[in-house]
Amino acid sequence: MSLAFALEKQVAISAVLRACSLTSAVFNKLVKNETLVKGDKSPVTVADYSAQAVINVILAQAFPSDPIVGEEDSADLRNDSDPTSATLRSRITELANEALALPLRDWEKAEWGIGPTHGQRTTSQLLDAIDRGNFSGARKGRMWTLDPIDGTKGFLRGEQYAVCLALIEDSEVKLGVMGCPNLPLKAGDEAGEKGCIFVAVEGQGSEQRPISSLQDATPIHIPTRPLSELRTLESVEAAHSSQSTTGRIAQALGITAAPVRMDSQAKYCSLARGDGDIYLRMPTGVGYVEKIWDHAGGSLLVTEAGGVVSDSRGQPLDFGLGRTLGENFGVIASGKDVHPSVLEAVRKARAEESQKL
Ligand SMILES: Nc1ncnc2c1ncn2[C@@H]1O[C@H](COP(=O)(O)O)[C@@H](OP(=O)(O)O)[C@H]1O
Ligand SMILES: [Mg+2]
Ligand SMILES: [Mg+2]
Ligand SMILES: [Mg+2]
Repeated sequence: MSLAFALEKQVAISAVLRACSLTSAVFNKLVKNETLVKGDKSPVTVADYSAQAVINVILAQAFPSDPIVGEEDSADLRNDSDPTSATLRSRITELANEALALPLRDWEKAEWGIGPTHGQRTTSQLLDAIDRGNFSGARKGRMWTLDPIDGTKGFLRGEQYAVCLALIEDSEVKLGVMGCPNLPLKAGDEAGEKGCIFVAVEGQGSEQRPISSLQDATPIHIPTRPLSELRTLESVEAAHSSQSTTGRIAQALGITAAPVRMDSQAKYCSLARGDGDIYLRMPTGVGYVEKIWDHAGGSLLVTEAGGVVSDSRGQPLDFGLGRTLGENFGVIASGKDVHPSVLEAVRKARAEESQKL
């Protein structure tokens, strides 16, 4: 008898790996006019669009009736009067076709829409594939959520980013696959091999595999450490999480080590394998709402590695509200044993901040 979600896991790993080979290749060749600024002022590159196209083509072929909540859409690419838009479209077509046509690994199946035997997809088919990600989310039923490049700012700096795909059923995350092409296999080993993929299935645990050697799956667990040795993990971008609040929380916990700053869900991956202990993401107070694709896979990876993920009030993240997590109360993730102390430190930090107002 095969384990639950065995096929979904294989397809998701294939899709994420193909997207990772695309994003790694693009980074070195990215030229200035290949980045757009979205309506919310955040950047998006040809790599984000083509990675979403590749993953959605594969999901549509393997699971044709599954809806997808994806970060990107093709609206900005369909402007026929804008020459930049035409350049981006042809680059995306080229990149996505290249990644889809890569040779099949021994466990991959041509019926997932991949491998050299499939014809080239047209620009129109690929833009439509990007827009398969337009599902609005739902409390009931099965859906995928995709962040083709989480941490686009990290990607542009040549630092951390993650290709993140998760399967949700009835608001619960069942499977998470995250590809981190720039993450060292061993924490801090900048000179050593980089490129990891992290996989979690509900009830089956979390694992890390080198992108270069996929058969070598290592189960990962959050270690238990004394409070005095804990390190916090947070965003590089101060606009994404209040560094003054996270500083107060760390202080209330008695943590003296500087925070480990890293872009993307690589923070959840680092926490799950013990390279950092407490992921703090505190609202900056500008009315931003968190998106489900920024947390679905990472949160399952942490819980399956023995941790707890909640908002800053201790409430579980709700993946059934639609494309967002609703009103933003931040995210707190850590090992089970320290989580109550972290919530207490959050209350203390908040009380101090309200006194200061
Ligand atoms: N004001 C804000 N507060 C919190 N998160 C924000 C934000 N503006 C953008 N983000 C999200 O932060 C993500 C990156 O997270 P991190 O800071 O942990 O690297 C972005 O993902 P993308 O890079 O996929 O757009 C984006 O969705
Ligand atoms: Mg983005
Ligand atoms: Mg993101
Ligand atoms: Mg993104």
